[in-house]
Amino acid sequence: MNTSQDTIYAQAYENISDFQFDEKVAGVFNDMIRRSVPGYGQIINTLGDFANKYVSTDSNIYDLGCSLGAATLSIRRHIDNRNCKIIAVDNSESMIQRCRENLSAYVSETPVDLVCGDIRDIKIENASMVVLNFTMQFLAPKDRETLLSSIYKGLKPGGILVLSEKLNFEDESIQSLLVDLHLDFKRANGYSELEISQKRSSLEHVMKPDTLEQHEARLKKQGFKHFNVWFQCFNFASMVAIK
Ligand SMILES: C[S@@+](CC[C@H](N)C(=O)[O-])C[C@H]1O[C@@H](n2cnc3c(N)ncnc32)[C@H](O)[C@@H]1O
Ligand SMILES: O=C(O)C(=O)C[C@]1(C(=O)O)C=C[C@@H](O)C=C1
Repeated sequence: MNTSQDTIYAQAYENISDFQFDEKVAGVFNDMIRRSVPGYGQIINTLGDFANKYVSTDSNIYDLGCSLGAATLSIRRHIDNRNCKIIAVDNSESMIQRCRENLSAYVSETPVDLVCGDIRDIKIENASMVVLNFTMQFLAPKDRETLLSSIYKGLKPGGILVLSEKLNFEDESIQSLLVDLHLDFKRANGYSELEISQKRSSLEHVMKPDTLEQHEARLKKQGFKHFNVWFQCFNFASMVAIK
């Protein structure tokens, strides 16, 4: 997968525009997300292990907000001989193009339907696994419940949703501690103060994290029987919900 270095916010801009998953971001996204999200690599690898345990024969797997296809690739490596299909969706043309190239670099018997479209318009059906890996935080808060309701309806009994998100914390001391630790993580990965602060401004109106309590309440309201965080590092977590 492409590893061009993310220097998007390295120069000083007079006006910071809202963050978009455009051509520029898609070109450096693999580097950007690995240097920005603590635990990203482990989460991607573990999605394959979840798939191995939960994907049933003749079912569908959905990767919603697939970006360059990292989650799809990890899952696909673990589900041979199950006659499944992966539906990978993203509304960024640039991401989808690169994703197509990344997928074609590996041979697999599991077909992938690569859809350039809005995840809010996708019908989920016959699903044994749905992945939202750092995608839901970019939806307007009012649309999150509707999306989860459609995922819940489309999951087979016993099916799994893996939901990874940046988190907010109501306790202000915890919020500032975990945000500081995340900023240190970014510094340790070579981002300058300028890059960090310009990216924060660009994400401000675009990415709206929820608290863990909001996630749990919303998932339980849809009917998910089982819920837990399976991974957390600082203010980033990955949750599982089982129907
Ligand atoms: C942080 S990235 C996801 C990373 C990816 N899941 C991974 O594991 O590498 C968020 C992705 O969601 C996509 N996205 C955001 N809102 C979307 C929407 N409403 N419909 C489809 N894709 C969306 C963006 O284009 C972007 O590629
Ligand atoms: O919070 C940040 O600083 C981030 O950069 C996080 C985050 C994410 O969680 O998706 C935001 C945008 C990019 O997709 C990569 C990482």
